[in-house]
Amino acid sequence: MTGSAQATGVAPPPVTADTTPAFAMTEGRVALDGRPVLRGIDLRVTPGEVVAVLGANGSGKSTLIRALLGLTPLSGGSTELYGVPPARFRQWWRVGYVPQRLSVGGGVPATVREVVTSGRVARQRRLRRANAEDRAAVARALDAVGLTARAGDPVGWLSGGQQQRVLIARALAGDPDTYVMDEPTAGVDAENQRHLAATLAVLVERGKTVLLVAHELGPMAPLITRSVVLRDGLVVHDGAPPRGEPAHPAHHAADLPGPGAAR
Ligand SMILES: Nc1ncnc2c1ncn2[C@@H]1O[C@H](COP(=O)(O)OP(=O)(O)OP(=O)(O)O)[C@@H](O)[C@H]1O
Repeated sequence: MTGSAQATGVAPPPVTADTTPAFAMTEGRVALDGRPVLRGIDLRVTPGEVVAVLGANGSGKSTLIRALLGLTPLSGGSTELYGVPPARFRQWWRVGYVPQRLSVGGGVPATVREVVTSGRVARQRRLRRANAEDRAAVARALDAVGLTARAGDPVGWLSGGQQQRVLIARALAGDPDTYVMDEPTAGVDAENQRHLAATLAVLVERGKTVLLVAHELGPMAPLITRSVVLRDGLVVHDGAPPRGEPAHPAHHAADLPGPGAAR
């Protein structure tokens, strides 16, 4: 306690980690081709949360993820990454994004290792050759997704599920504070889903924040601390994760309480 705090009897502020929300969207709206896709989303994700975004095909999950990252512009409302609008956000190393599909695969003859190494770029002040620390992080990431043996292969040679694991490794290599994953287990076999869940469990233990879109949580279900269910561009449930593993969470959205009920 400081001298002045002792004098006034006021306790000093506790020394805590950064509690600025990783994401804070207020009344977020997105229109695509003139059609409203997100129709007023309020969402705050605080550090350490493990949030599953659930909902039927076309409910707006990927659009929400992209809007939170500033990849899709809002037509109304506002959104912030660690307290800063995406256009002014500079600390991109803090966010590891796993998109739904590998966009560099077709036509680009990059190897698995090169794609995973690109996950280190946001950590560099300026573009430079990978150093020993980068190489060690890349090796750990490849090992975590079980692709060490394929490191030298062009990514285009890999199956869809393996390419998905390359994208996960790319995010892991950057060692971000927050992981944003759009269906990370789509097309990934059961054993590798368990592997990913174990990797995520370690990250969660270390206080990382996770926001993931999923149709089926599978072995990741026990890690989820909160679920956000979208329907037609609106949040229809925000609170407790589904108990057990429904065959298709979206089908159960109608049974869940309305917006704001649980949080
Ligand atoms: N570029 C685009 N132009 C026009 N409409 C789009 C575009 N991208 C997505 N949409 C529409 O926006 C709606 C939401 O799409 P989005 O991909 O966000 O849904 P989703 O919940 O992630 O679906 P899925 O579970 O199938 O991945 C859909 O009706 C989709 O057709």
